[in-house]
Amino acid sequence: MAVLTRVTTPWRTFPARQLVFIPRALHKSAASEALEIPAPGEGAMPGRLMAPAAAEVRSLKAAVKSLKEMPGPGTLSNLIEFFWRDGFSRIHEIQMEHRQKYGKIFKSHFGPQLVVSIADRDLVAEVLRAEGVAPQRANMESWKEYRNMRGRSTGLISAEGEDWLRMRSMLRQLIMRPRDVAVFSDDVNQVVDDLIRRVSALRAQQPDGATVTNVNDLFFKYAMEGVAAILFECRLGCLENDIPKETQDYISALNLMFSSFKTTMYAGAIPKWLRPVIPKPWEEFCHSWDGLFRFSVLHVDKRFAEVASRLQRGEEVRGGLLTHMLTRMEMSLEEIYANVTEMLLAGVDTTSFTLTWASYLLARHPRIQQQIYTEVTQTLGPGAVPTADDVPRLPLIRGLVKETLRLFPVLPGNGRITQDDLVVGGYFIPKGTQLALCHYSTSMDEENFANAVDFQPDRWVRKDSTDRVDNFGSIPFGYGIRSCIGRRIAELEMHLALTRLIQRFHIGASPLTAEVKAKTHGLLCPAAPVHLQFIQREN
Ligand code: HEM
Repeated sequence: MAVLTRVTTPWRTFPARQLVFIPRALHKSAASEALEIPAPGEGAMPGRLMAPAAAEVRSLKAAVKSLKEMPGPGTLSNLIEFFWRDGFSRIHEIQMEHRQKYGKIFKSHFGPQLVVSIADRDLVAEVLRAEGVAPQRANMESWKEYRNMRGRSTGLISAEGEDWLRMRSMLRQLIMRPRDVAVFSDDVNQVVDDLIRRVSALRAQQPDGATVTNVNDLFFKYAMEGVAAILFECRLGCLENDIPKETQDYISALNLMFSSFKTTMYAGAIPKWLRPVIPKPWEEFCHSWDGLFRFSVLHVDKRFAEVASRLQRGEEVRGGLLTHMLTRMEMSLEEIYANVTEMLLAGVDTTSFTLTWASYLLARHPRIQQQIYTEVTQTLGPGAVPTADDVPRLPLIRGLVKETLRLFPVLPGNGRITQDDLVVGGYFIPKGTQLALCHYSTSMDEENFANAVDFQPDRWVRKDSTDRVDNFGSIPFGYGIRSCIGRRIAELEMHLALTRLIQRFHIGASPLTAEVKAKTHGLLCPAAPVHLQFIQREN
């Protein structure tokens, strides 16, 4: 098990629910310490653009155009596009169409909600670099309402303001840099061992002895096992033949959240007074959250009891992320429940879809797969098990993940609610406006990526130390202080799994799978199951 923390001090025995957060004064300096400004790729960032001062904004107002003048689809055509023509499953394509039709900045109305979409790399960069200390992504009222109703706390995804900043500054110290998560290498590698065993077992069940059907199911289980090994410091058995009941219940809750994505999205949109008439969306929303929280509480409490009993016996406690959170007591127990629940929710489908797309792309591009295989074998030597320390020496494996996320960014768009008046692209955008950052369209823009539709992992490989491959056109993990906190965990899981799969198997296209298109279902996912062949290599 990875050791992030060691505690020997006798510990007060708190009944699980009485562990309390001891608040620290949140000074401005603490807030600025909490800022982390990673580059979109990995290099350093050029200077940060500041939002114009209020007086400046007022004088600019006269010169700049107003929102009224901004182009965009009419309310009716937008409603038809989304509700009649199922636009929710084509959000990525609609981004491209609207970019073509209305330009790099345009507005849309979803009922009373105005959304300003930004589909240009430089404007996206401008907005994100101008962010304050606690950016807001979207209206999280329905998430907060559920939490209030059940007496639960918010976690990183749903929290705002000082609560968010405090939890973020604590968690970022633990998992934001590649070297922070390198300690989890062995834990993740044990999960990769199980993944390889599972692939071997599944292919053996098929008549051709090579095909694995619906690889996303396999990668879903791998991603869940991997992220839980890090978050809960225990194994769940997702990759076993018989999945334990509590894990199966959790998967059902997650599936409900995912399969009823549209209904749960309406849960937030439907006014409360309409709930007695249309109860299903809100009921399903609460039901899936109940399942997700139940699972986290079970695992957190289990670890809590283990830690408490060791400390009572005067024994040293060593542990990873959860032990660290439990023993440092910088968060209340409810905040720990909420954070692991939200991290688990954010960390499974995202990683599994990316692994599915990466394998699919490798199968469709055997020449590129061969280049990557050559890099892996020449760098590591035959049969060596890679660790986090090897990853910097495998630029094509890193390029594979970046290129997969450019072509299939799991979050095709992201959001921000402006916290100041801004001028973007010549338009005045008042504070409180919902922005949609169109990452899919910027990553498919020829100006940002030559031959944008082509799969070229080597476009991310630095030719020499002065070469920069950072590009705001593709920021699949977001950018800045509210970017993905799990990025390094996800990368570790994906780099280690892909390297080992490529070492062991040639991934081939299956006659069962033709071209698979993407659809948006909250996340950008395959529109049909992906079946692939895993042909054993002769090492
Ligand atoms: C391929 C894998 C993943 C992708 C592409 C991805 C992408 C993203 C993106 C785009 C955001 C929003 C960032 C922003 O608003 O600027 C985000 C937020 C977040 N992600 Fe990930 N993610 C991935 C995996 C993970 C994993 C493995 C975890 C947890 C272990 C995780 C936890 C979170 C959390 C908690 C947030 C909210 C952060 C905050 O608001 O402070 N993600 N992710």
